[in-house]
Amino acid sequence: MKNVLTIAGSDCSGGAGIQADIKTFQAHGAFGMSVITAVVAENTCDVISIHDIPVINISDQIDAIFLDISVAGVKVGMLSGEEIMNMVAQKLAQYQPKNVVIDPVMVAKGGCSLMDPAALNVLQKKMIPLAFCLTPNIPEAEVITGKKIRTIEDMKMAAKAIYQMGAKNVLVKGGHFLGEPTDILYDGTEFHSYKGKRIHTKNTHGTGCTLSSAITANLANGKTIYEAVRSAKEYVAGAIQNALEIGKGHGPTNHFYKYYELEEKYKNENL
Ligand SMILES: Nc1ncnc2c1ncn2[C@@H]1O[C@H](COP(=O)(O)OP(=O)(O)O)[C@@H](O)[C@H]1O
Ligand SMILES: Cc1ncc(COP(=O)(O)OP(=O)(O)O)c(N)n1
Repeated sequence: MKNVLTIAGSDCSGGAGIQADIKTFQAHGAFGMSVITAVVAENTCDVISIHDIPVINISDQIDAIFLDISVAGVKVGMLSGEEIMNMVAQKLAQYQPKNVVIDPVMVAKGGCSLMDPAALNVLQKKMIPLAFCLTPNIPEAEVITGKKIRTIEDMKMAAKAIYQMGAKNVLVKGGHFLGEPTDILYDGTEFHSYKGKRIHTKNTHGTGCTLSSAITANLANGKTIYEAVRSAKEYVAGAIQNALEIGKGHGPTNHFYKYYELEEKYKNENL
């Protein structure tokens, strides 16, 4: 079993953030570990408040993991400001883990900002070059590139521009477009398009966190980036299809359907 780490914020309502990441790791047969960067009081409707964890403690959490345990993949989610981002970049450069997947989380579904806009420069200059895979949604790709995205061609141009900032692979997610959600991967040579069928539901809280964690676990489990993204997209579709009617707003993605499959697999393989 591979050990996989998430460095991200806590969503007390369990749909996004650390909680979605750990559920996703577990459903992929990986051992999940977490470094918590912020405690977000949020639910399916709204973000009420954000408490950043002191930088020294985040740094200690990262050391605690890397000084003791081998790490096969790291997913990075919410980093709310410059100081935290600088320190996380410095620690990743120090420990050089493989399979770093960065979800440049900026805004929660209800519209609340989860990243200080002043941190954009650090994201572009220090975090993006550390990413084996960067997974912006369309609004995030627009902020990073400073260009509007209206078409698949625009998504490709954005992926290429972000690749040039230093990420090894860039996946621009198409969930925010109307119509079928197509995600575009650029690997520095070719574009790969991942088409999906739109599932008509309001219960999509945590889709981005789930996708980036599934890609991380898949890479840690030895899949190529192309196979990791293809399988993660299928996983998210299943998690949306089985989404839970919890809360009054955007209900969370559901990971249980995969646990049952995993249980069967382990039983059949006598693990
Ligand atoms: N309604 C939907 N039906 C099927 N797939 C979706 C739907 N909404 C989003 N996705 C997929 O979920 C993943 C996350 O997408 P997106 O919503 O763009 O990111 P974020 O959650 O970061 O805003 C992508 O693979 C996207 O294609
Ligand atoms: C603590 C925390 N981290 C990230 C997010 C955003 O997650 P995402 O998967 O993009 O889901 P939505 O918020 O868009 O539903 C979050 N809300 N909280």
